[in-house]
Amino acid sequence: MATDLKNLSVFSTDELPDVSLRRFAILVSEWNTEVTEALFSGAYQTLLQHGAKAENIIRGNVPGSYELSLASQWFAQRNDIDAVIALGCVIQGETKHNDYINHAVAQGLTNVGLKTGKPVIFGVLTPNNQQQALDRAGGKHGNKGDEAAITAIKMLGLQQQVYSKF
Ligand SMILES: Nc1c(NC[C@H](O)[C@H](O)[C@H](O)CO)[nH]c(=O)[nH]c1=O
Ligand SMILES: CC(=O)[C@@H](O)COP(=O)(O)O
Repeated sequence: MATDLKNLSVFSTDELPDVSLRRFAILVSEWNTEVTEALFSGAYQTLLQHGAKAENIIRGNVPGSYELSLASQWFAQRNDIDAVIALGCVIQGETKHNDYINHAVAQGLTNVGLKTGKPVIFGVLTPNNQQQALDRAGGKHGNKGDEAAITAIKMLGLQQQVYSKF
């Protein structure tokens, strides 16, 4: 199963960059808060464990995952933010509403990253049911919040490499 092939919740920390001076925004959807709070905790603690400072991490709450794109743009456009981590959980319902949200937020977050040139990390779970969500928010499949934090750190390292002088 694809899930078994790649799980960033297990990762090497050998080559992570120094992020002690980097500033992060973590945006959290208020839908499915049992899941999104677990994602936030994972992302926040992972940032701290890998050198980020608590005073350099700002949290913002959004009504739902669909609002993550605009909120991410607001934060990413700030000069005092280096990376944005967007966390949400969109559980499939009876209609196709989840599909529209998921596609909108995935494209929206991508657009913000491309527009601002800053890492905007897609930390939105798109499960079929609550159990699949819990499994990926600190359960048997790890914590996508941890993975989102590591991804942000890695992207800042790559950005530094790209823009540093040879
Ligand atoms: N059903 C879920 C939603 N729905 C709300 C939307 O995200 C949005 O806030 C609304 O359509 C108004 O613009 N959001 C989630 O994050 N998770 C869901 O399961
Ligand atoms: C995934 C959602 O948007 C949630 O409101 C459930 O949607 P549905 O109306 O398809 O059951």
